[in-house]
Order: sequence, then C-alpha cells, then structure tokens
Amino acid sequence: MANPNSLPLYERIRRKNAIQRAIDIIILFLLLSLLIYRLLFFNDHGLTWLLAFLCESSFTFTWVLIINAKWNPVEYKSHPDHLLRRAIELPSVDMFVTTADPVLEPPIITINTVLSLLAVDYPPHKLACYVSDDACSLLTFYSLVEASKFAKLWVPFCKKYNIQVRAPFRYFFNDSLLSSDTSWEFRQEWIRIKDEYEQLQQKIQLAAKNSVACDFSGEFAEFANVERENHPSIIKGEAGAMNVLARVSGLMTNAPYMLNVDCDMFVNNPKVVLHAMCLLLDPNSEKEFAFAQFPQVLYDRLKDDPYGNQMMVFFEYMVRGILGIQGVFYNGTGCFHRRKIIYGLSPDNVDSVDEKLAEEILSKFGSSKKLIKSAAHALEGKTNLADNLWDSIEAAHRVTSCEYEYGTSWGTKLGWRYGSMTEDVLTGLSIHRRGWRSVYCTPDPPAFLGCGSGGGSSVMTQQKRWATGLLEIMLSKNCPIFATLFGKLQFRQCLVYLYMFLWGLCSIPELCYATLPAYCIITNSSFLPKVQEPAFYVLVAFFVIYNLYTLSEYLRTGQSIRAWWNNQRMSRIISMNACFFGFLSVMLKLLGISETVFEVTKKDQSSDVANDDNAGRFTFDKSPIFVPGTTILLLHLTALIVIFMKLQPPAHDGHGSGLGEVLCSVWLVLCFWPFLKGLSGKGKHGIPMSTICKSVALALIFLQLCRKTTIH
Ligand SMILES: O=c1ccn([C@@H]2O[C@H](COP(=O)(O)OP(=O)(O)O[C@H]3O[C@H](CO)[C@@H](O)[C@H](O)[C@H]3O)[C@@H](O)[C@H]2O)c(=O)[nH]1
Repeated sequence: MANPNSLPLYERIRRKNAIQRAIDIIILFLLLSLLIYRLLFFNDHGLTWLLAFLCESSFTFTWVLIINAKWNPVEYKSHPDHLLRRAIELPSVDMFVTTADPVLEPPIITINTVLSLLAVDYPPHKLACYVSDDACSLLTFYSLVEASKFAKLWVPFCKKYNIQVRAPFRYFFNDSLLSSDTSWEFRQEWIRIKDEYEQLQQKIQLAAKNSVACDFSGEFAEFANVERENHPSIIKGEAGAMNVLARVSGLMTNAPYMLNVDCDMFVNNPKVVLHAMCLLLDPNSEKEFAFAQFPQVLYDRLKDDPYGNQMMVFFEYMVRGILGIQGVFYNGTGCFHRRKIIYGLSPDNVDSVDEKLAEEILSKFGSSKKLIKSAAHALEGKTNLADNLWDSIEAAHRVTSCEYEYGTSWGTKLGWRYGSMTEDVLTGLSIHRRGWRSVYCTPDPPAFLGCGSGGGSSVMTQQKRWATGLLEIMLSKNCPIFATLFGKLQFRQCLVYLYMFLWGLCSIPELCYATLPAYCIITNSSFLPKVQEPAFYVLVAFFVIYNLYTLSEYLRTGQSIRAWWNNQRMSRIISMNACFFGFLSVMLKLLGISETVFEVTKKDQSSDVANDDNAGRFTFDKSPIFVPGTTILLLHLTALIVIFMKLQPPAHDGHGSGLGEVLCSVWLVLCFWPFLKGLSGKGKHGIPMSTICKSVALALIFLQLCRKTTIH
C-alpha cells in the first residue's frame, strides 16, 4: 500500500488545444490580411477607410492578447482525501465576509454565508469567521447575533447528516430532500431545524420593520446614534474592510491562511477548505502559489444567460489559459490567501525572513505593538491565539479606527491595495509583481455559489465599475508594464493584464466602428471592400469562422445557441454603454472633475426565477449609461430607412455603400434588439423618455455631420 504522505495533494493537467490554436491563428491571419489590404488601397479611399483601419488594428491587437491568454490551458485537480490521510496538522484559517449595505445586501443573505462557512468540513477549532459591515448596521449585527445561536443547531446537524448544501436558505428550499428513504430521526430533526430557521428569518424580518424602536443596551449599545453613512468605520470599498479584517484577525487568531468571500457567496462544497489546502500546503507550492482562487459561480442561473454575466466560457477557456502562465487574477471573493504574502513577502524570502527584512516590513504596520508582534509571528509562520481575548478586543478597536492607517503602508505596500474600484485585481497584480504564481481550483460541486446581478441596469452598473477600476490601474503607477519592467511580472502575464485593463478603452474603437456602417449608408460612402474585391471574402471568412468558433465554445461548455447569441449581443451592449462610461469616469477622475465611487451591487435571494415571465428581460433606468446604445440603434434604424427608401445621395468616386455596410447595420440592430423593444416598453422595461430625447439630439447632430460631409 502506498505511503499516504507520498500521495499527491494535487495534479497539474495540461489540456490539449491544437485545434483551438490553429483556429486562433487562422483568425489572426484573416485580420492581418484585411489590414494589409487596407494599407495597400489606402490612397483610393477616404477618412472612413482610415477609421476602419485604426479600429480593426485595435481589434487585431486585442485578438493577439486573447491568443496569448488562451495558448497553454492547464487545470488543477485537488485530492482532499489524500490530505486527510497524511499525518499532518491542518493549519488554521481566518474567514472574512464583507457587507456594506443592509438594503442592497439584506442581512439574511450575509448570515446564510456565515452559517455555510461555519459548517465546512474542517476542524472547527481551526476556523474563525470575521464579518465587516461598512454600513455599521444594527440590523446586520442583530442578525449575526441571532445566527450565531442558530449555528449551534445548524452546524452539528450538517455534520451529523453530511449535508451537501450548508446555507440554510438554499438547503430548505428543496423539500424533496425529505424523501421517504430517509430515517425517522433525520426527518424529525430536519423539521425541527427548518422550524428554527424560519423563526430566525421571522425575527430578522421583524427587526427590519421595527429597527427604529431598538433597545440600545448590552451588546447593542455601541450602535446608538449611528447613522448608515456617517459612522466611525472605514469606507474605501472592499479593500478598506479587508485590511481592517486582516488586522483584527491578526490580533485575535492570526491564522496563516485567510479566506475572503462577498456576503452573498455561500459555501456549496463543504470540503472547500480542504481543497484549498491541498493546493497551498504541498511543499512544492509553498514557494510558488500565493493564493488559491475559486470561480464565481451563480446559483439560479437564468436560462440562456440573457444578461451575459454567467461568464462560463471566460472561466473555461480564458482563465484556464492564464493558469498556464503566471496564474489566475484575484477575483475578490472565494479566495484563500497566505497571511505572510498579504504582509509583503516574496518567493525568495518566504522560507527565512532575516531580521532586517522583518524590521523593514513591521515598520509599515502602524503603531499597535500587539499587531506588530502578531505580524512578526505570522512572518515566521507561527500561529498564535490571543492570550487574553479582552485585551485583544481593546487592541482591535484601535486598529479598526479610521486614523490607524495614516502614516502606515496599509493599502499601498501592505494588505489589500487602494486606488482602484477593482481593488481585488490590483491586489492580485501586486502579488504577481513580486514573482508569485496563483492557482485556480474547480472542485465538483462548485465551491461557492453567489447571486448574479439581474436586469439591464444593475449589470451595467457592475460592468461600468469593473471597466472603471481596471482602467484606473492601467493609467496609474501600478500599470502592468511597469510591473514587468521593474518587477517580476512575466511578460505574457503582463499581456493578460493589458487585455483586462484595456477593456474600457476598447469601447472607443467599438463605438467608432459601430457608427461607420450608418455613416456610410447615409452618406453613400463605404468602409468595407466590395463584393467583387477579394478582401470581401476575407471579411466573410472572418465573420463565419469567428462566430462558429465562439459558438462551439458555448456548445462545449454545455450552453445553448441562444446563450451564445445573448452573450454576443451583451458584449456589444456592455462595451458601448458600460465600458464607455467606465472610460468617461476615469477621464473625469484624471481631470480632477469627479471621483469614482463604489456602487454596491444589489443582491437578491429570490429563487423563483423559473416562474417569472419577465426574468431575463432587459431593464432600463434614467441613467445616461443607456444613451450611447439608444443613439447607435436610432442611427442604424435611420440608415436602414434611408437605404430601403432609396434616399441616398449619389456616390462619390464610385465608392458608394454596398452589401457589407447594410449587413453590418442589420447585425447591429439585432445586437441592440433589447433597446429596440425598450423604445416601446413600459416601466422599467422601457427606455426613459429623457434618454430617448438625448439620443435623438445626438443622432440629429450626427445626421447634420453626415450632411455637411456629403456636400462636395
Ligand atoms: O464599501 C464597500 C463596498 C463593498 N463592500 C463589499 O464588497 C463586496 C463586493 O461588492 P459587490 O457590490 O458585491 O460587487 P460585485 O461586483 O458583485 O463583486 C465583484 O467585484 C468587486 C470589484 O469590483 C470585488 O470587490 C468583489 O469581491 C467581486 O466579487 C460585497 O460583499 C460588499 O459588501 C464593502 O465591504 N465595502
């Protein structure tokens, strides 16, 4: 029999992708051929040809970045059963949950996440759970206190019956679990625990209604006179909260590993900590992997991914490809970090921290002696529980105060990094810059499940925030190019980051390219080769191969043709609306006109999407974010009317618009179909009149421009 210590904790499997590489190269070849053709016939065409050339050059560059990211896909398979057979002591893990708004993130969601974390299959004395609440909500605190009482029933129940789903709202959603082949004892306990959970829910609902009439005594005393957005905690986005949690946990439990999850991401696989430990505890990975990231999987996924936010293809092909370079980026949730790396260690000094280095690192921690002592222990790889919990609580109060970070390196050289809406990606980049790799773990069933943003408006808000945050990093001193030149970020990993960070900027060529067909039809000019020119077939080949190729990716991940189409059109909608606004907000920030703000995504626990007729319908709000899309749609409708009513002016130099331009225009109208429906839709499914008016005004200006440029 094999020695249990020799059984591998994980395997690294290379994926075969010869066909994918070949198609990637063919597409690149077609794009380059088109660019060369445009260069060769530059003199015969005007401005539209030049603009098309510039836009296509940017698309080709993006394609090169995509090929680079997907070139060497790998996957990791972890073996928790091998870990359990090894004669080693499992390390402690501090688990962090962040919440920021009791209205957008109802406390019942947060407590379900906490309960699922407390119930994981891992020695309970090795786990500690910390919750930060940037809203300083009494309701959230009350819910947590009540949940901790319920946990005393819930955790033993889960462990005794080896329950798979350990978030009660999700577990009790399915009555069929109480099937006839379960024991009488189980059924009795099931009914009792469900009853207790329902009582817990009711208490929270009642407290939410009566929140004003609270008794601020005992453990609630500190909440007296606290207002939601005016209280002495740190609001910097999630990074501020994470740094507070890192410091507080350092004083209380100081575990060498830290897990962080968003308040809506509950544990779906009870062995999640064991899976992560397989990847992080192996002696080979000690000097290699900084963090283990789990994918963000949504529960109650809407059929055919109408909002294009399930990102299954992205995780399957892109992320696995990145894993073959320096490793997946940090997603901000579902991630296990090593404390010493968050404190600043590099692969070269992780084994032994000499006195000088320790002194240098510890000098950045601020004035708390207790925190410095705990950090010194963490750097040496020691876990120390607080000797006296009350002393630690007092010290913890100090390190959570807003002023504590002044004059320290928290957020700059230490902990989670500030300076971007996507602090997670920035923090991950700062770790990769030091030469660390990262790993991605995809157990079955998925480790965590979270709720996705639904409707058009919240998807746009979230995507705009991502585009803003990523571009903020690109245009700062944290730019990945510097990280490669002056740090240890690998060149190919730098290209991966460039692909992500330039995402917001890509909205400019995309918007420009989307207006070209309308402009050309209205002015009877052209930007595409004619049917009789060979380059026309290059374009057709590109269009057909690219779409069949992306379609095959959806089919291979078990998704439908409809899901593919929804994602194609959502990519266009997100790029031309959310990303464009992300780009604008970064520009306004650079010009010092306005600051970027973290807009929290609304979390919804409802599980009845299957019966909702409007589930998947695009929603709008008064935000100007929908103006670019509405304008593009109006322009293309106008262009199609112009061509079908034969209203085009005579062509100049025989270069009038042709089949290519008309097909592009039809394609764009199809992409913006939800907007077309929104023009006549009612309520949140209709585009607000103010947005339509602004778009009409912009379209009229554009038509005027077209008229001016056609008067020869
Ligand atoms: O001032 C804040 C703002 C947010 N949060 C928490 O941060 C998490 C993420 O916020 P959310 O609105 O849910 O953002 P998402 O777009 O859903 O989250 C993804 O993208 C964010 C970056 O934009 C990352 O921070 C998240 O971890 C990642 O899951 C939530 O738990 C919030 O409660 C705070 O604690 N304080």
